[in-house]
This record gives sequence, C-alpha cells and structure tokens, in this order.
Amino acid sequence: MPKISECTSSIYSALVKKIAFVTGNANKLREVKAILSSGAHPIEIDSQSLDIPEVQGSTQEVAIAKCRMAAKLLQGPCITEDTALCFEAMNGLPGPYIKDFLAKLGHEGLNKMLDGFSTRAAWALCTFAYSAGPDSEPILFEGRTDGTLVPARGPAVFGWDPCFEPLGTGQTYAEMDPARKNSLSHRCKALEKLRAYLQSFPQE
Ligand SMILES: O=c1nc[nH]c2c1ncn2[C@H]1C[C@H](O)[C@@H](COP(=O)(O)OP(=O)(O)OP(=O)(O)O)O1
Ligand SMILES: [Mg+2]
Repeated sequence: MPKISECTSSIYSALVKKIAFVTGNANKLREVKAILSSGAHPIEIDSQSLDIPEVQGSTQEVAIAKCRMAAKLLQGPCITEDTALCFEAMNGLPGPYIKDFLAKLGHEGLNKMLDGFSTRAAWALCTFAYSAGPDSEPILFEGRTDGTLVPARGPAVFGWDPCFEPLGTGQTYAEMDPARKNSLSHRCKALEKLRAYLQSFPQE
C-alpha cells in the first residue's frame, strides 16, 4: 500500500504539468510563474537561465530561432518568449529590437523618438514558442495589448513598464499592482493560448 503522501504526490504530478522556460530575464520569469501557477490547471516552470543569441527579423522569426537554439542546448522540450514594443508611427519598430533601444535611449529617449509624429500609439507583443525537442519545429503563441507610449510613471523595475499605458486603464504597467498587469498584459494573453495547447497533451 502506498503512503497517503505518495498518493498525493502522484496525483499532483498527474495534474500539474512541468515545462522548462529558457530566459535570462528574472522579471519575465516571475510573471510567467505567477500566471501559469494560477487557475484550475497549474503549470509548473522549471527555469533555465541561458542567454540565447537573438537573430534579426520579424517577431516570429526571432521567436522561432530563439526556441530552436534553446531546445538544442537543453536537448529536450522547452518554451521561450520574445517581447516586442511596437510604435504605430514607425510601422511597428522598434518591435523585437526594443531591448537595445531601451538600453541605449532609456524611457526619455523612447518618448523623444515619437516627438514630431502625429500618434504615440503603441502595442506590446509577446510571442511564446514551444519546442518538443531539438528535432521539432517550434510552435508560436502570440498576445497583444494596445496602448500609448507616455513619459515614465511608476517604479522602474521591469523594462519599459513605466512608459507603456494600456488603453482605457489610466495606469502604466509600472503603476499597476502585479495582479492587474497579469490580467491584461500581452504576456497573459499569449500564455492563455500556450496553456490551452499544453493542456491538450495526453497525460503521461
Ligand atoms: O512586460 C514587460 N514590461 C516591460 N518591459 C519588458 C516586458 N517584457 C519584456 N520587457 C523588456 C525586456 C527587454 O529589454 C525587452 C524584450 O527583449 P527580450 O529579448 O524579449 O527579453 P530578454 O532578452 O530580457 O529576455 P530573454 O532571455 O527571455 O530573451 O523588453
Ligand atoms: Mg532576449
């Protein structure tokens, strides 16, 4: 007869899925863990902090290349995520290159980029990629939140959070409490699709 604790742990592992998330970004990891661990079908994250080189191209090409490389390094299934911040006035740029723009220009510089344009509309785009292993083609899950690029408000904890105000909220991501951001963010919208996909796998 197995002990009750063994039964509980085997029921737990049958109910809770576990997946490796490869990212070098601790803030992303925190949000992904918070979003996936909630709800009726929690998914546990086994984080792998690897700095994967990123190619140039569309958000989809960048996401696919990143995930392929991660699956090769891990020699197993994994997810990766790429985040883009897109300005309407610039036909979607900086897009997947936002990391370099933010590092070189800061929040103020990002705002200055849009001076002289007629719109400060922007959207945050999150692309999760899932690979079943080094020989499998990654599958993508996208989430988009529309908003406005604004002068920085709120604590500067995570990237461009202080200068992105989602439409109709009156708050920047940085001013929101974490639960509010996680209920409407680009990341949570992409994760809902990824969660549905992972949930459709048969139980081992
Ligand atoms: O919700 C967010 N709120 C504010 N800023 C954010 C968010 N999500 C990503 N970011 C920043 C991080 C990086 O400056 C750039 C995306 O670049 P990106 O390559 O996807 O992220 P990363 O290199 O930091 O981590 P990873 O190892 O997963 O590629 O936008
Ligand atoms: Mg990156």
